[in-house]
Amino acid sequence: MSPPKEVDVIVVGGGAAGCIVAGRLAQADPNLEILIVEGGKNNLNDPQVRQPAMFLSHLAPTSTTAKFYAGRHSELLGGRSPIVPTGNMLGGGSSINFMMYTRASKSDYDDWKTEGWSADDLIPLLKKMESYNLENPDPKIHGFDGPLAVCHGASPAPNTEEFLQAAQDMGYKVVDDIQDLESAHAFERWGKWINPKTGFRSDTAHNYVHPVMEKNSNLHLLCDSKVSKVVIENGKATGVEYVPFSPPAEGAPKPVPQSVTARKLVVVSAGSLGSPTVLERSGVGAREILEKAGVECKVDLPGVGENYQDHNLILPAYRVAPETKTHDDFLRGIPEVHAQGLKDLEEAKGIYTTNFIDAGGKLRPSEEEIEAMGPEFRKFWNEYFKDAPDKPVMFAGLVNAFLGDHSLLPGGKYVTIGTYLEYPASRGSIHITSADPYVEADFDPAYLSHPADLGPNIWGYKLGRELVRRMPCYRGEVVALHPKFSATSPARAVEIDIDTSRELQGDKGVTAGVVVSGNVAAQNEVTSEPLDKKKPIENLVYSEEDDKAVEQWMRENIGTTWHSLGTNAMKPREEGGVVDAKLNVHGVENLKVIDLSIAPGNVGSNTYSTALVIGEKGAILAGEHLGITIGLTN
Ligand SMILES: Cc1cc2nc3c(=O)[nH]c(=O)nc-3n(C[C@H](O)[C@H](O)[C@H](O)COP(=O)(O)OP(=O)(O)OC[C@H]3O[C@@H](n4cnc5c(N)ncnc54)[C@H](O)[C@@H]3O)c2cc1C
Repeated sequence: MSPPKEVDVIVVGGGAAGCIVAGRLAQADPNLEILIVEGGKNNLNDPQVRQPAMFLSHLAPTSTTAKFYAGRHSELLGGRSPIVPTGNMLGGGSSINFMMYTRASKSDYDDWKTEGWSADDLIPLLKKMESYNLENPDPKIHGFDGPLAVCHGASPAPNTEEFLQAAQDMGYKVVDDIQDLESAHAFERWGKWINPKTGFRSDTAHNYVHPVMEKNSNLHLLCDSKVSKVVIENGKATGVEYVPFSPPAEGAPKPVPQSVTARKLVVVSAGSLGSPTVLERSGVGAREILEKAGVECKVDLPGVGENYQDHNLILPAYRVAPETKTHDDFLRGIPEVHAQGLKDLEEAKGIYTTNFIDAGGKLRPSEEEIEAMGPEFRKFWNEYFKDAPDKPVMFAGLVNAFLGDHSLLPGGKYVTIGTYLEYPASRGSIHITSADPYVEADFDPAYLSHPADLGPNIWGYKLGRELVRRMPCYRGEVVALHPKFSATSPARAVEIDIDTSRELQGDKGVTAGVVVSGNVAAQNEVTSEPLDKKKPIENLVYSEEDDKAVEQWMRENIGTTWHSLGTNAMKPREEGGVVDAKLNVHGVENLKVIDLSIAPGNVGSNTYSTALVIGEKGAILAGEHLGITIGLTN
């Protein structure tokens, strides 16, 4: 069915936040005609979306459900151009994310210093959106009747307890809930945005849009369509223009943009990398950038596309004992594992119903650790963290598999310890270079561009190693995926021990322990000693040379946590802001931005819950604009 040519509200981008806004408005007033224009395809009943364990498939290089934004080449990153994937289908990031249930710290929202957006203002909405199914919930901060269910998924893998014990052995606490908006220094059994009744992912399209579309006829959906611009006439948004998502074949004529009129409101929800480029192509942004791109400047708003923030992630891999229950065989595509998993899924259990990230922590460094991070971080610590005890510096979590291409590694079992920096000091940007919606933007993620960010990332790597070395299932590092330490360094990465190698070889005679590194001969020589599992574990001691090796590796490997935010900051116009407290774009009527791009500052957590709370708050604000009341409860 072709989309209507005129509606009351157009939502540009049906992502995590956009689906909430459209769904809540359509439900609140069945007479309101709403159209979602989404760049990617529909996600309705798509098994790749519904089945949690399929989450990695979205990041395969051939995936069309993610859009891969290429960042600028950077010498600070070992001459790499970092790639930042975002959701590119209905549901946006909520259809493809890792489903880790994580919440910001209270002070994160309070730091936004915007009326109506303090933590106390937002807690009712954090409750409204969720149906919490974890242990010992505190009803003051958790909700039980929201559209998005939270649970542990398939019961946590046994080595989760080994990981948590290792954390305790290192002096950290393990508690029931570090998503209480206050905890910043403890580990927990991680929750997931997964529905325990169905075993399915809690994405926003299946929980806010599809059920409303089934009942109401006022919510319309146009997929595979890229909004080229918002039409702005006499200072008012009056509609949008869009083109097919995929560019025309080489030599084929450019498509003629189609238009739809919005009688009352245009909401831009195209995400932190999409929304600023939509605004700039519409003539809203820094005059100089727009003129250079050949776009008439309608509102000179230099904050658009600035203030880009992410978290910095590393994912080093470790070997574990062959009998350890990991998801490696699932990721290798072993048919029996999948057949059993699909059978179990019918009863909402089993390997398909988890993201195999079962435990993790939010952590603050000790005095000694801060000292080791260098003077730049010390300064940042004093200014930003010292008086904010609810702000963690680092996330550290256990992923129960190798998170890469298994065909590149020998058989066996692996775990990955992910660590990410919660509040990098670096700031990047994204801007258009052309009015043509098919021309990629100039994107600078600027990772490690601030010197304060290196020290804590190195701390994170070392911390991850200490945790995993204390797990009884630990059997060595995948040396090729760790820093290139000197072969004689006591802190060097250690390849699989000979006993485990023999165990893995079994009767198949395959080589289980392959060393791929710059100094193969030396590595073989020093790594053939078995790991002594009875010896108490002492922390590794790193020399200056070792630290240089870690720094080099960090530069060559650090990447996105897929947590882009901040590019249309909610701040006063004179402070570089793009939207006001009601999410209205400064200088344009009937135009709001409602997605994670409005976050003026970072959050100490994975970002889905913040995108969701912005969606819930945005729905209320859009309702106010339209004269509709949307409450704080379901
Ligand atoms: C791979 C990955 C893993 C993640 N893992 C986690 C996790 O485990 N836990 C967690 O808390 N967070 C996670 N996140 C982050 C979280 O999903 C995002 O922060 C959240 O989705 C952002 O929501 P948003 O509404 O701002 O934008 P998005 O959800 O990105 O939605 C933007 C939508 O706009 C569409 N769009 C863009 N441009 C246009 C255009 N011009 N025209 C039409 N449509 C357009 C896109 O296709 C998309 O559907 C992850 C994200 C990714 C990508």
